[in-house]
Amino acid sequence: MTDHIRAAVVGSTGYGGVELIRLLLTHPKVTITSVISSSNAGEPLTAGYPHLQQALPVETLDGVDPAIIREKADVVFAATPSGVSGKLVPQLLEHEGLRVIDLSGDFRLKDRAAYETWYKHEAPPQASLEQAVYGLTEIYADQVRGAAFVSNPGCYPTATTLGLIPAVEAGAIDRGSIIVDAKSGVSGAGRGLNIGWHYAEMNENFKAYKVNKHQHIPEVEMVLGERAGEPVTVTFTTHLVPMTRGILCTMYASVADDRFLSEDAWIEMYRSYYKDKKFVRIRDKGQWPATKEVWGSNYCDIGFSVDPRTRRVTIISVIDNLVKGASGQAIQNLNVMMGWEEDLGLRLAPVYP
Ligand SMILES: NC(=O)C1=CN([C@@H]2O[C@H](COP(=O)(O)OP(=O)(O)OC[C@H]3O[C@@H](n4cnc5c(N)ncnc54)[C@H](OP(=O)(O)O)[C@@H]3O)[C@@H](O)[C@H]2O)C=CC1
Ligand SMILES: CC(=O)N[C@@H](CCC(=O)OP(=O)(O)O)C(=O)O
Repeated sequence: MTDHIRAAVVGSTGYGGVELIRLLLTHPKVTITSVISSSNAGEPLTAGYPHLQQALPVETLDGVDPAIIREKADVVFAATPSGVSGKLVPQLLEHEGLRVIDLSGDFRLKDRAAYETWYKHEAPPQASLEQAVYGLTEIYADQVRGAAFVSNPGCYPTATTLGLIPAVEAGAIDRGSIIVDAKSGVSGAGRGLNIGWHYAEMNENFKAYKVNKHQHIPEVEMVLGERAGEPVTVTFTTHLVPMTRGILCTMYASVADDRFLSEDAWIEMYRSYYKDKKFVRIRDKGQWPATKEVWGSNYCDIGFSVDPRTRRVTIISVIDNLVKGASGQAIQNLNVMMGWEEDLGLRLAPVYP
């Protein structure tokens, strides 16, 4: 088993990349050897992110032969936008022995036509789509172990699918009745400026966006359908909340089996399903998780309420979008790929308040 590896982070000046760097700096088996972005070449990372106080100079990808990246790194984290990853990753994968973990949406959907419908640009080559292992670690660790290329799940799909998979697998809910009401902090949109989320637009505001059009809908349906063994559709509405980090998904479905008309039954089912999973915490009866209770950590917390009057269950799941929704899950995948303990570098209690 390899005991120590060198890592490059591409997209190092974005929120996902910089959170990866923060976490990797404490990882006992990883040394960061390259931080790469499309601009800021030659500047220390500290110029944009003084909280890190790292002398690492930012390199630019322009004109850099992926062979040079390979010389300096054993694993590359691509924290780059959709479309950029789709072109970069296939070039990286040509280099023998280089492992890649991509944080974008480019390699999650196996169906190129579906990708082009939802992402509105050309899909990556079929061969690299087939090579990508979908890294929802709690569910697909067997495929992730030893993989060369992992596609990290989206932030909303992580919170949604971890909250629904045990229910769809058990047939506890009517699979056609699922409604997901999802809310995200603004860091989910990245560091780039946009009129829709500057301070005056977001402060004291709460808004829905991409209603029935969000690119994470096919990803959620792909995972739930695969686990259910039959197609699953969801109504999925995303909202922006005036906070920095966190995703909270409130999920509603009709209970399909009378054994699941009590909270105790849900808690028992989920605790049993996730019993060996370090990063999923099932709340006690009457406790619904809040985003701050997982802030800065790799946890996904889940709570339940069942209404016998309407025969509907309400499932509430929370994650930190930048950790379990992106960089923390990427490190969890690296640990599993390498055969290391799954929580290396991730033994973080949430920051509170
Ligand atoms: N933010 C989140 O909560 C989550 C994000 N993701 C995904 O992770 C990826 C990164 O997101 P996030 O960090 O939020 O985005 P940001 O917009 O904050 O950062 C994007 C990064 O990519 C770099 N970049 C852009 N174009 C290129 C290029 N052509 N070559 C090299 N680097 C480039 C940027 O560098 P520069 O500034 O120099 O151009 C920047 O470092 C995206 O695919 C996103 O969808 C996934 C889950 C959650
Ligand atoms: C708040 C916010 O804008 N969030 C982004 C999530 C982006 C993201 O994580 O994109 P991928 O998972 O597709 O890479 C969005 O809703 O599009």
